Parts: sequence; structure tokens; C-alpha cells
Amino acid sequence: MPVFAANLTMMFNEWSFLDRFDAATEAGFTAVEYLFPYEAPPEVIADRLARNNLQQALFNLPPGEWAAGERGIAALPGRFDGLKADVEQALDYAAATGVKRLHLMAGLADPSDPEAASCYRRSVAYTAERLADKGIDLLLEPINARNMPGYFLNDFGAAERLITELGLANVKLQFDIYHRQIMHGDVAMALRRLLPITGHIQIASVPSRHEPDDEELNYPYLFAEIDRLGYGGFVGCEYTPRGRTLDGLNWFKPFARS
Ligand SMILES: O=C(O)C(=O)[C@H](O)CO
Ligand SMILES: [Mg+2]
Repeated sequence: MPVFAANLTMMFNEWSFLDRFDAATEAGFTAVEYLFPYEAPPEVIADRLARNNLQQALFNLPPGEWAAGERGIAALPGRFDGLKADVEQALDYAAATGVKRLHLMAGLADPSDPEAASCYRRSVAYTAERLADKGIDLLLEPINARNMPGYFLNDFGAAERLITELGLANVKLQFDIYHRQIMHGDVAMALRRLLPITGHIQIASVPSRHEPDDEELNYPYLFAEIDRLGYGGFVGCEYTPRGRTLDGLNWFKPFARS
């Protein structure tokens, strides 16, 4: 049975960020993920996790100036010193939360630009090495161009090639099924092929990015396939509820902690 992580950036928005940990637990989740923890002190987040007996499945390393439109800095020339500081900040939060995987966003850059490609490779290799010291996986996530125009890592093949070429045991794919379907389709076959290099899975309906219970993907089939393949990681629920979060959790009832 997949272990689902509530994405607290997108779900449970009826509560303040810190209260979302309690609300997700009440709803039966045993794990959480979110984009960024950095506005709350690490010990405060650690306390919310501990008091709810929740596992921290994933969060992102700092993404640069998000409010100014940045979506990561790993592929941006001249930002390597900033990236090094970001890695240390993320590691402080990792130590407090016990998270075992972090997502590094690439940034907005032309994937065919050799300078961007070389910056990205250097950033990924450096970050992977720092995280390996702490037993943490580094995740790379291809993101579709409709949601994030101009994003550097916009192709599953490019992610697979880099992961394979680097050959670093802790660099893995963040397989967001929503992005996969929009970018390439062929979800089940891709899961079968890429599972050995996959460190985290995320889900949402396509095309609306709502609950995984409608629209063009057959999630009950995909959940069974993920189990059949022996996936032992988390499945992040990275979707915007159609209405109130709790009203949209019927799909989750068979998997909820009682
Ligand atoms: O956008 C997504 O799908 C993600 O998982 C990210 O973490 C991007 O911020
Ligand atoms: Mg995602």
C-alpha cells in the first residue's frame, strides 16, 4: 500500500502552515511534504512532526528569490556561492526534521545553453556530495512548461541522462506523475523503467491538478502498479483541492491511519 504524504503547501490551506501538520494527522496522514520550511524555525517544525508522530517525506532546498520569480538557482551562472549557503540552511532543517530526501530546483534557464548545463551539473554534484555525508538523497524533478515556462529541467529524458551519467548513488528522480503525463504521457511504462532511479513520487489529477480521483489518469491502477513494482518510498499528494481539503479525501479513506 503506498504511503501518502500530504503536501502542506497545497493541501489544508484552511489552516495556518503550522496547524496543517495537526490537520493532516487528524485526516489520517502519516507523512507530510511541502515546498519550503524556511519561514518557521527548524525546532518549531520538528515539534509539530513529533507531537503528531509524522514523517517528513520531502522539502525543497531554498529556491532563490521566489517572490521575484526565481524557481531555483542551480543552473544559473554566478550563483554557486549562494547555492552552497542554501545547502547548509537546508541541512539544518533536515537535521531537525529527519527528512531523507531534498529536492533541488534548477531555475529558469535555457536547457540548450552549455553554461547553464555546466552550472547545473556542478550544483547537482556539489549538493549530492554534501547530502551524502548526512545520508540524504538529492532529488531532481522535471517540471512541465505549462506550469513553469522557461524551467531548465523540462524533460524526463534529460533528468534520466544526468542521473545516469553522474552515477552518484544518492541522486534520484522526483517522478511527479502530473508533470509526466503533461510532458510525455506513457506513465505506467515510465514508472516501470524509471523506478530504479526514482526517490519520490507525486500525484495529482491531470489536467486540473486536483484530487487523484478524476480526469485523464486512472490512479487506482497506478497505485496498484506502484505497489506491484515494490516501491518503498512516499507518494506526495501535491494537488490543490477542488473545494475544502477534507471534503476531497474520499479517495484517501482506504489508505488513512485510523
Ligand atoms: O512543482 C512541483 O511539482 C514540485 O514538486 C516542486 O517542488 C516545485 O516547486
Ligand atoms: Mg512535483
